[in-house]
Amino acid sequence: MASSILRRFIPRKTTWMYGQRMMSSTIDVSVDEQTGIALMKMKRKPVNSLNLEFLQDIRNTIVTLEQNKKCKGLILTSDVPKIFSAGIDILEMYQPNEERLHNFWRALQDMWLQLYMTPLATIAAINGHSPAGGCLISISCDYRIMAPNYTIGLNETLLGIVAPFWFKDAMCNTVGYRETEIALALGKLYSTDEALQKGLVDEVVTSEQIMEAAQRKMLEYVKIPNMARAMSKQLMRQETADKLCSTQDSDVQNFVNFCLQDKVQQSLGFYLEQLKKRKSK
Ligand SMILES: CCCCCCCC/C=C\C/C=C/C(=O)SCCNC(=O)CCNC(=O)[C@H](O)C(C)(C)COP(=O)(O)OP(=O)(O)OC[C@H]1O[C@@H](n2cnc3c(N)ncnc32)[C@H](O)[C@@H]1OP(=O)(O)O
Repeated sequence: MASSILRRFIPRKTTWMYGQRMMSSTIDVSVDEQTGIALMKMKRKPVNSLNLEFLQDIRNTIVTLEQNKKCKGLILTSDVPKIFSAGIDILEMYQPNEERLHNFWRALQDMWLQLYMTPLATIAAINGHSPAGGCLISISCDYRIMAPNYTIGLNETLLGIVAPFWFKDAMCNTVGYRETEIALALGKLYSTDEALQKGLVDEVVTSEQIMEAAQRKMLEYVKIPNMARAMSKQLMRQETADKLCSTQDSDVQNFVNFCLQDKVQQSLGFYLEQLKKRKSK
């Protein structure tokens, strides 16, 4: 189902499969072949920030699961306490090597296209904070369940950067134009309750109940005839994905040019300093 464009790049082979278990240093995956449900736990300590290799691992895992005829649904969650994903690894953008910066952005695009358009049913079990790139992963799933007392949102402007158009499109498709406009301008991080109220997440349950709730909802999804469910997702999402597919190269170049600006580097350096200071308080 994912268009051939999405399969142009062969992902790195860093995920190992042992029967129904797949492992890499940053991801733990198990597949229940009875139910057809896979569980992917992100475990890149300390905060599941998305660097080049982690992005390739996530995409690689989705591709492998898509090829498993018994797998119909994927639950994404975190193995790191209190953090779903801290978003992009800021160190990929700060004082970067230019070639790696290109590859990094391409890997982010490819991971997103794979996740957003996968024919697998996807549920994000958001068991921790989920800013920026973490929010992107969440809103790219078909359904979101979040635990209380965490935050989620596209907070890029707080870092002195701007959410790419495809982050914006995915957000607009979830909460609507006006809410996205406000959220992006203010770099808004929603509390779990606000996120539920705005439709950024679909359900709130306690951390203890989140996996059970995700399994329950996933059983609803995988009961639907597979092709019909996957095609209805494609119907809703293809236009948004095509917008990036047709401009991937220029999007990489725009990102690299943007990142290399002195002003952007200063903002990122300042933000990293604040993160460290906050920790020492
Ligand atoms: C013409 C137009 C062109 C378009 C150009 C588009 C450009 C757009 C580019 C990019 C889009 C960006 C997307 C992103 O995802 S940016 C990342 C946003 N993420 C954040 O702001 C989160 C920051 N982190 C936090 O708020 C917190 O760390 C936390 C709430 C996630 C967890 O808090 P806590 O448990 O208290 O942990 P610490 O803060 O102590 O963190 C531990 C450790 O990890 C480091 N760290 C945290 N987040 C990141 C990160 N995203 N990247 C790298 N490192 C991170 C933190 O600094 C600590 O490090 P240590 O002191 O060395 O231990």
